[in-house]
Amino acid sequence: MKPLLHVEDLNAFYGDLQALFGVDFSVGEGECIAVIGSNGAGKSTLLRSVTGLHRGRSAKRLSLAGAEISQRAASEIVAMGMTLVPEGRRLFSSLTVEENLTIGRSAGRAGYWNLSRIYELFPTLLELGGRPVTKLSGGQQQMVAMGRALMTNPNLLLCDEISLGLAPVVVKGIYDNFARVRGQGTAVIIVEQDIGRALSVADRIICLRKGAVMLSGAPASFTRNQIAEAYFGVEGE
Ligand SMILES: Nc1ncnc2c1ncn2[C@@H]1O[C@H](COP(=O)(O)OP(=O)(O)OP(=O)(O)O)[C@@H](O)[C@H]1O
Repeated sequence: MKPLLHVEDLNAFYGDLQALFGVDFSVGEGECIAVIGSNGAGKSTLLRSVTGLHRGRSAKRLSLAGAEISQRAASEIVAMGMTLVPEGRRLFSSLTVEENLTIGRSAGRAGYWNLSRIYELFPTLLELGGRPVTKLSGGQQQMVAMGRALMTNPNLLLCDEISLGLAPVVVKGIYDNFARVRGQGTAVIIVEQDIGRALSVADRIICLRKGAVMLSGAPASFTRNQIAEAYFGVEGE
């Protein structure tokens, strides 16, 4: 079966600085991949590169559902079924909750997710629809960011550190919702600082260090030491 996302020999640059080195990986339909790695390892650059937001990159192959996307604009890639929930949420601060959510519709993709299903997924947002997003808590804003991405009805949803700075109970709530998102057949790539959480939700993990893939495979196929060594470059305890 063809992978949904296929990435071959991806290199990314910020001017003279190379941030990704020959990254290869693929994501199958409905799969959940966790990308782990320390600060500066290249996780955000990887997500931004495949979604067309970071243009300083080259790849031998970058394809979504069999179609080459390396020359496509970020908005076209969303319309083709791959959407990023960016680090720091990046909501439209002058707009209300509902207006932010509705923006996801502009991708023009039909599917399971619509406003009422987003409110069903995040009931807290229902009463807040008319509020400016700036008046929401961090956790509520994260729900809006996820909701906006889901409104594009992606086949592949990418989430960049969605738990950063949120209370554990809020993070748990957001992760519980992944089950329902995945239940619609959506594949997911998460970047997660909490390695334990990453290992518990992912079918496969990819560990980056200094912009290169150090380890990739099913979480159960690695020992803690192997993961620690890939992550930090030294053996764990
Ligand atoms: N806008 C930028 N300009 C120049 N260098 C950048 C820029 N963004 C990232 N970098 C560099 O690229 C490398 C990878 O950064 P990236 O943000 O992708 O890592 P990360 O694994 O997502 O880290 P974090 O966990 O801190 O978000 C780092 O060396 C970083 O300093």
